[in-house]
Amino acid sequence: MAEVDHLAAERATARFDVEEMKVAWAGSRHAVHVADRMARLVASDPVFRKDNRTMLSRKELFKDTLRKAAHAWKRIVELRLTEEEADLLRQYVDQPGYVDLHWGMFVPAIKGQGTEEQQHKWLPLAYKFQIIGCYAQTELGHGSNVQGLETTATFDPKTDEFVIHSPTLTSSKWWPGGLGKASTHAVVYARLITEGKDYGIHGFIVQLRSLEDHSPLPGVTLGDIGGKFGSGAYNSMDNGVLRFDHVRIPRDQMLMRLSQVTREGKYVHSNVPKQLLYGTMVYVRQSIVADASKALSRAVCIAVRYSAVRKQFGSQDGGPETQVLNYKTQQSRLFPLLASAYAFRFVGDWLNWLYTDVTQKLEAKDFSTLQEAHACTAGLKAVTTSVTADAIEECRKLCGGHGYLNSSGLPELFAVYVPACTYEGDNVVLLLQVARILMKTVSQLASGKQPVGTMAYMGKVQYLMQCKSAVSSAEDWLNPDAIQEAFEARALRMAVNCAQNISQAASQEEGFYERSPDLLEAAVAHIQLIIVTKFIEKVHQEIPGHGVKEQLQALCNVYALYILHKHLGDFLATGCITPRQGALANEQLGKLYAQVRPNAVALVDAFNYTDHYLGSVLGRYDGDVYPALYEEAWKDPLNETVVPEGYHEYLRPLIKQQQLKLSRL
Ligand SMILES: CCCCC/C=C\C/C=C\C/C=C\C=C\C(=O)SCCNC(=O)CCNC(=O)[C@H](O)C(C)(C)COP(=O)(O)OP(=O)(O)OC[C@H]1O[C@@H](n2cnc3c(N)ncnc32)[C@H](O)[C@@H]1OP(=O)(O)O
Ligand SMILES: Cc1cc2nc3c(=O)[nH]c(=O)nc-3n(C[C@H](O)[C@H](O)[C@H](O)COP(=O)(O)OP(=O)(O)OC[C@H]3O[C@@H](n4cnc5c(N)ncnc54)[C@H](O)[C@@H]3O)c2cc1C
Repeated sequence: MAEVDHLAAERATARFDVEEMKVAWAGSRHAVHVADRMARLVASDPVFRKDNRTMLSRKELFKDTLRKAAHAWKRIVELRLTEEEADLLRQYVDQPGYVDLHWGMFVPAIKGQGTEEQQHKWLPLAYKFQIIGCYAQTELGHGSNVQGLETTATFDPKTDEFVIHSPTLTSSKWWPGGLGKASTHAVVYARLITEGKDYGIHGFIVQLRSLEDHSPLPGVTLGDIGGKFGSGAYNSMDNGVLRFDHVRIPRDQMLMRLSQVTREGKYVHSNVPKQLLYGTMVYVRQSIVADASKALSRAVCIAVRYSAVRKQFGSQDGGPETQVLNYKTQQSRLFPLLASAYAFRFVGDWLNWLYTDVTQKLEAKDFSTLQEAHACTAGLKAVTTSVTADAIEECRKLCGGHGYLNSSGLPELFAVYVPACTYEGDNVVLLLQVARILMKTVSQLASGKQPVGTMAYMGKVQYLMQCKSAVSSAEDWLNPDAIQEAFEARALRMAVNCAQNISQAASQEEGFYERSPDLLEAAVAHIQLIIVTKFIEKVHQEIPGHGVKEQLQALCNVYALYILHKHLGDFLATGCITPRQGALANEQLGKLYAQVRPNAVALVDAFNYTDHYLGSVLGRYDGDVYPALYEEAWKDPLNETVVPEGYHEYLRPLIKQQQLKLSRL
């Protein structure tokens, strides 16, 4: 802990028990304890140093990533860490690398789509890192449209093999993380062709590199796709390109849990929905929602602490300068992001529960909740990542000029985070999936079919289409029922409006196409309703600790009323509230910000991040920002020499030339 605590006065104003809030954030006392231990383990190990990362060349950065991954694995084995501990250790190492894809997609793809026999064969190899795997789905020509992939896997009954081939340039696999330089194997998605018929996309385990010397196997061409956005950042990852020239694999390397090809070449599809092929994406999407709250809370922690330290402008009577956190504008930009971090954390926990529940039902051959899982993972992934990416950039601005320095940690956080809006499904494409399901649900209302799960509110269509908000004072907006009803009515009315407009088009498909911008907004409204609902449900639970429940209640209200204020046009246009009620919501929001203000620093302390993990001189726990900023500047390679390289070549001749010209005058 720091010797001088420049934020001590801030911490003293907190009206709740921070240690108990840590438990509410982490989910349990055990979770706080394990996370704390793993974070400190990483922070105290010099191999995991990351403050010089943005100054490394791509090659150095990649080697550093390999070194950290190998060291992390060594520590995991030496200390006999559990799966939970190992996952946390990797999180705190905080450097994207092939390991993320190995554990995050390759292993889950085999678990989800491999038969028991296949799992028995491949998983032990992957668990011990005897093979390294990646997830090779996206191609140069197609990413969003999975059914449009071109790579082929043609069964050859003569040899009992599949022939994996890239028929065109655009069929080159393009983007898979870990593919470029590290992976020895991949789960490759390709069109299955047998007996002359194309059966669409299926997964295959393909070895890419020799296990002896790492050279590509015959017929395999592969490499890295090149530098990416931002210094350091996601450039630690070897996103790759891969082409196959008639590469042969044994038939039993087709992932055969969902469908099989027999020795004779007969295609057999098990009696399960085809969409289970997308199961790995659903799994990763739910984990991305949990990650959104981590990235957002890091940015918010930096911005809140720095805003409490930073002072600008004096009081009227020449007194001390004002902490920028005291400006109402700073609060109205920052506190909704703080509330969003908590909101995403709780909806992430709920989504994880939903995913586990759906997985158990699938095991029992109950597929009834598959659509719900798809809609929630796709929609929440889209909304939470878009908000988080924008919020990190907003936090940079909230930190003024210093936020633009690499040492603030924010540029790198943004550069690493922003592709989350694209990978695992472009956010627009995913929201349109949600919109399709909304339209389907609206169309079924007339037949009396009762919607279930997160769509259940649509069953109250008669009431929600005509209800009027009863809010008549700012305080009325603190009533969760008032918030819930307004959000339900807005989401339903937007969906019904879309459905009505689509029904006037020549065809459903054309109407959907024409109305897709409105459909996106309807999907966002539905997802925001889910986030608000899950936050309200969380606050209704028993939450121990002095003042913890009250703080969460305030943050829940901030989140909901901020969304209402930001999307006021939706609420007014659908007639869910009046302009006066909108103004009252904004009035209440201002009061809530004042309530959050004395607790702000303690609310970010509850995230329990080490200075190492935050990686920000502005977000330091002790708030001793200025000496750290000053010191950090001198570490830049440009400051290794007082006179810069290039002075004699370019600066001196220029200056001398000008001096000569002047002396001639
Ligand atoms: C803890 C581990 C973490 C590890 C990683 C952590 C963080 C991430 C870090 C770094 C990133 C690393 C990796 C990134 C990897 C990738 O990006 S992998 C590639 C991801 N690619 C995509 O996401 C592609 C997006 N496209 C699609 O998913 C589909 O093409 C799309 C859904 C858009 C369209 O599907 P399609 O089959 O063509 O047609 P329809 O739209 O007509 O749908 C048909 C029906 O299927 C239903 N459905 C669609 N998807 C799903 C699904 N996933 N689950 C269940 N059901 C689905 C759809 O609703 C339709 O249903 P109906 O017929 O209407 O009933
Ligand atoms: C950092 C990173 C890591 C990745 N890792 C992997 C990996 O490990 N494995 C892997 O297989 N892939 C990976 N990908 C690929 C990623 O999954 C795809 O880039 C993603 O699915 C988006 O597909 P796309 O690139 O084809 O975008 P496109 O679909 O070409 O999108 C371009 C634009 O078109 C719009 N658009 C597309 N379709 C529609 C539509 N139907 N309606 C309206 N608008 C539309 C999009 O909104 C977007 O604005 C990674 C990508 C990145 C950036």
